[in-house]
Amino acid sequence: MADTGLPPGWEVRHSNSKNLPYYFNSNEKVSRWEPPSGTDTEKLKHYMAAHHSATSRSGAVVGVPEGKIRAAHLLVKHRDSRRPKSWRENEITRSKEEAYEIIRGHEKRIKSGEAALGELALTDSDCSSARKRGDLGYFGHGDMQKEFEDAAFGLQVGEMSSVVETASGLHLIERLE
Ligand SMILES: O=C(O)CN(Cc1ccccc1)C(=O)c1nc(-c2ccccc2)[nH]c1C(=O)O
Repeated sequence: MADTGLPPGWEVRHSNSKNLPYYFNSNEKVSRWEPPSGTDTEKLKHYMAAHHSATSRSGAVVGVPEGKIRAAHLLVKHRDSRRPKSWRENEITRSKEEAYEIIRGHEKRIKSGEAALGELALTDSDCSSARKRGDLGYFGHGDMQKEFEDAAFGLQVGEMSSVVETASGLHLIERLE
């Protein structure tokens, strides 16, 4: 791990919910927003500049964590989904074929410019991320189901996938960062 300038046992992590870096000590299992005492702040600043982009108003270094992307998705589940229920329906009974019809309809509306993926996700996604317009925050390799990861990392920023199948159901994925 590049030299962060932090005392032994401390590492830099990224909070998706606040889009800010935080400092975590894996031995003591403590985390904090500010670097711990004993940090070489010059080294930390260089590390953060090399591994993150942009800085916020407060001077906190924020941006896309190294090796990660940010994406939103719209999930349409079906009766063979691993967990055939969602905030929208307590028991999802549609067939996979019916789910395909639905998600292809969403794909057409998005491609025609009639609707944005995030707008449709708000009302129609079977994922708990619906309330965040499908935004999943930053994730890296190994965080998501393989088919989902492969599709998402294969996208350019702003691009949308075709229909992707995972054990959770059928997805449309849009890469945001
Ligand atoms: O697959 C399962 O056994 C159950 N899951 C996994 C899950 C359940 C709750 C919260 C997040 C993930 C889902 O079905 C699921 N997968 C997702 C998912 C899949 C790929 C990328 C992002 C989210 N969302 C959900 C959801 O209910 O909200």
